[in-house]
Amino acid sequence: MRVFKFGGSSIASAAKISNVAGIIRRELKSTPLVVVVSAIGKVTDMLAETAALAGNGDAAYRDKLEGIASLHGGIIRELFGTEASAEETWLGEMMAELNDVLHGVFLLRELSDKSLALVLSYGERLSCRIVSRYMHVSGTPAECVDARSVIVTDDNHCFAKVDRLATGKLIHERFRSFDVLPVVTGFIASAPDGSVTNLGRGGSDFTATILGAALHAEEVWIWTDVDGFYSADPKRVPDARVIPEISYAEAMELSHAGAKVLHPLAVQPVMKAGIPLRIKNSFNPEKPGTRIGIEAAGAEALPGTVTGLTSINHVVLLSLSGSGMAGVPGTASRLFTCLARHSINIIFISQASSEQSISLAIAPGQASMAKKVLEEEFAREIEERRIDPVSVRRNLAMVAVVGNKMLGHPGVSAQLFETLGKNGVNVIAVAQGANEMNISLVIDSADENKALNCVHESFFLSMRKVHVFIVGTGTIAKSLISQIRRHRATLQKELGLDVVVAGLANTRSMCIEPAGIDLEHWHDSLKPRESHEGIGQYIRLIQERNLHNTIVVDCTASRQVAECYPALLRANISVATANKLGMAGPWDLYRKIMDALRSSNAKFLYETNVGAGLPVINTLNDLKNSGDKIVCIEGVLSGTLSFIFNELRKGGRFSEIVRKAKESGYTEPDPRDDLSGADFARKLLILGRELGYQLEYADVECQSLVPEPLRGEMSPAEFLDQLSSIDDWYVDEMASAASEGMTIAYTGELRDGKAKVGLKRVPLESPVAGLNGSENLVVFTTERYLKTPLVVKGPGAGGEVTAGGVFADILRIASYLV
Ligand SMILES: NC(=O)c1ccc[n+]([C@@H]2O[C@H](COP(=O)([O-])OP(=O)(O)OC[C@H]3O[C@@H](n4cnc5c(N)ncnc54)[C@H](O)[C@@H]3O)[C@@H](O)[C@H]2O)c1
Ligand SMILES: N[C@@H](CCO)C(=O)O
Ligand code: NA
Repeated sequence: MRVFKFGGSSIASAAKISNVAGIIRRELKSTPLVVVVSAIGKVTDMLAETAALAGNGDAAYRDKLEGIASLHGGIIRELFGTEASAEETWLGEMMAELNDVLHGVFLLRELSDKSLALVLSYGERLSCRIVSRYMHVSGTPAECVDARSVIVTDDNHCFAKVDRLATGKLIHERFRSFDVLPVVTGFIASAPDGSVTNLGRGGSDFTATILGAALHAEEVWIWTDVDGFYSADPKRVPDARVIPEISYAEAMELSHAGAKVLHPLAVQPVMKAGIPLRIKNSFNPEKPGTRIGIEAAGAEALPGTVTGLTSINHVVLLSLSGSGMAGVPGTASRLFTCLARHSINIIFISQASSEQSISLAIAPGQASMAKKVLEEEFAREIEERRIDPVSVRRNLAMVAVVGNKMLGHPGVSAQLFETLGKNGVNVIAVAQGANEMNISLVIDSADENKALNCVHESFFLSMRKVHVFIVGTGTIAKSLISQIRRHRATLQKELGLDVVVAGLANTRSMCIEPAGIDLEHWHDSLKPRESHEGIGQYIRLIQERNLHNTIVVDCTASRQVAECYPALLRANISVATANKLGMAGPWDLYRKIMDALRSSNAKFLYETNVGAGLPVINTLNDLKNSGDKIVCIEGVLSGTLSFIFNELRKGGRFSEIVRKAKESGYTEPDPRDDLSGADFARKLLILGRELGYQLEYADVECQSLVPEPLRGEMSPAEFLDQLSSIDDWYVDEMASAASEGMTIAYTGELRDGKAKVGLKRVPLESPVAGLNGSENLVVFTTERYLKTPLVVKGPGAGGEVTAGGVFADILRIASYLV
């Protein structure tokens, strides 16, 4: 025999009741059933509101009552069709009776618990009769059983305590044998004087488990509108999944903090009797649901030590602190007694061993009252300054990590705090009981979703996510997007890492999609931006989204974007950038970035700022960090300038080569940034700063190849059109150098904190003269690499190699985050 309980959502309409009837009929084929029903969805709330209006002497209760009558009337007509009239007559009688009760309340302007319990009882009495009659007329003989005849309680009418012994006996007698399907009212019971009581919030679950325990049912199934206990609230954690099996204790821990699937009180009767409970979805009955039993059986349970996460969205933290608390027994006792006296429920408690402070989380609605009564209680101590005024901290949430197997398992809290820390979630208070089944944290409300998602991913999922927000949709960004698109599945499979491109923006348009932009058609998702805020709007939205494991990837050449780095880092958002205007920006910006980075848990990587995808910055830092001393860094660090002279050597014309460099994606958005030497100079500036020199851009000696007349305001296209005027000069210059066995190249050098870039004649056999395409050449002369310098050489510009370098930086950040 099984006990089934259907919640209000499962019977909220005629169609839903008929669906439930189908479930019952199907299950009856394999085992006898006792069915418990709640009131029809929302009816209990409607009854409570009606009663409150009547109690306030507000005649509007009649309209509310009318609403309740017509809700049930509609369902009856739909379910019973031509045979509805008998049921309608009965409904009319019930409503008249209820109206009398409410009229009395209205006249007296007094709503006692006793009257309220009576009013509320109509919800289950109505639904029970409707469901049982419907079963009956549709071919399954059934009868309505009023639980008041079998469940007896004390006279605490709205939250009555069950007399288990007497109730057990009555249930046995009533259900010793039955040949028609019993449909029992949930929630209600009777007091010793015969008046109606109810079992409090979630009471119908309790009715079902009391029946199940007394009747030694094989299982008790709670039918609801979700697939079972989720590993976290699916509304907040999209990746949450149904937990197949959990223990009674875990179910109680999970239901305490917010998981509203089951009332914790309801677990007790079946736990004592060792009867499994199952949570099932009446709208998805094929799903196995969650089985709650003595031990979560290994095979089916999710791997790992943590079973589930819960949160309470709004709590307030009260703290009682003061130097006069330590070693004074009785302070805690007075604190708790005082709160209990005022019926203030404590959700969370924490006291550190210094005994200087006790923190409590309570519901926000009780905070002012709690502060007031505690300050009265400790008035003398506060006056004598042994205890401080009670501090109240609002806008907080409580998150709890729950699991049987956390007991004696080192590393769970380490993993929890590490994940939160890397995501910049500040933990305000912590509590863990010695049963080690629950670690509860109080955090800022704004961080709740982020915390739940990163902790959930860390404990439950083999696949970890990073959310990438790209700025810029030009050459580098395009290559990067296509590299991520092509390589994503491999990363998922081989690293368990999901690189989700959650945002894209350029100067005019943007798109934010936390679940991931479709990278095949990313163009289509871009929508025009409200321009007045510039890129600031995008950055602000990224911060507001507050997703876990967020990385902003800068593929622009924009100063405005670079100026956002400090704020991003302070918000614990990591940055990977190809844009040099941060690290080579004014010293003040550079300082701000470095300061923000030091106080941040986020990462900031910029390998492509020098030599594009070539390992220049990482190499330099490896040398430096391992104690080598850099003597000199020299070579060619401009892909564009390298390309120009490599092509000139083959006999090309200057202006055409520049055009080709631009088409190949080597140049900066404005090629004059390359020809002026500025881009090269910035790279030496960055390397100099890496070595600890306080350099400004103006400190780099820089020779410009942009002809004087072409330095003013003009578009890159106009510039290119006018550039041919200097082609002949380069032809002559190359020829003159060649006649001496030399060639010309644009090179740079950083030595003793001095940097310079410019044109140079070099022997034809020198390595610089042997470069091809956009190749860069970086020569590190160090104490260790003195006779034979360390050389890094390879293509130093272009979409694919640069995007590859940016992608590698993203993956470095990801491997830190997850
Ligand atoms: N091209 C290379 O080989 C190479 C190599 C290393 C580093 N980089 C760096 O990569 C960056 C991008 O280069 P690219 O060749 O892709 O340039 P690009 O001109 O093709 O693309 C720049 C993109 O940035 C966007 N943008 C500019 N200002 C913006 C702003 N304020 N807000 C939002 N978007 C803005 C533009 O709309 C455009 O989509 C540059 O900083 C460059 O120095 C380039
Ligand atoms: N424009 C740059 C790109 C690489 O930073 C270059 O030509 O080197
Ligand atoms: Na590099």
